[in-house]
Amino acid sequence: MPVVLVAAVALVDSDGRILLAQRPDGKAMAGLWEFPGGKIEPGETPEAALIRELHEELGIDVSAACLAPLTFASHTYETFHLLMPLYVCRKWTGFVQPREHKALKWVPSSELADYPMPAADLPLIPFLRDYI
Ligand SMILES: Nc1nc2c([nH]c(=O)n2[C@@H]2O[C@H](COP(=O)(O)OP(=O)(O)OP(=O)(O)O)[C@@H](O)[C@H]2O)c(=O)[nH]1
Ligand SMILES: [Mg+2]
Repeated sequence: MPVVLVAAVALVDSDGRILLAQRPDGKAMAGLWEFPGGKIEPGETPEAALIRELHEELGIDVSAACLAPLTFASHTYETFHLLMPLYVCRKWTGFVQPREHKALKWVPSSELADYPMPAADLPLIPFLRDYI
């Protein structure tokens, strides 16, 4: 079973809300709410992957210095094992826009559990509630 490396981020706005992004129709886990990010390419650092993905997915620019490691997810799906570091970021330039997702939503940490998320993400929620 392959181990798939994915970098993800909790973007936090000035009100302490976290950005969730809804996976588009036609992709695996369509309709579920996830943290922005994506697969780390061979030879790429997790930070570089996130900087690239945040630009592609949301149209924002982030610097590696503003990506703080928080925790990680390690979860076995049917066909692969996901290893996903989760960063926190409070500083970026540009305006968040849904370039690849179905919808975006700023969610108070106390309400994260109301959004259906991929199974790997569920253990991350208490970390965010405690951190924010
Ligand atoms: N970005 C992200 N991916 C997650 C999360 N939770 C989770 O299980 N995943 C899984 O990790 C993998 C990331 O894939 P992705 O589709 O976002 O990858 P990507 O942005 O590079 O897209 P692409 O492969 O279509 O180019 C998917 O299998 C996805 O379901 C999450 O919170 N954020
Ligand atoms: Mg992605």
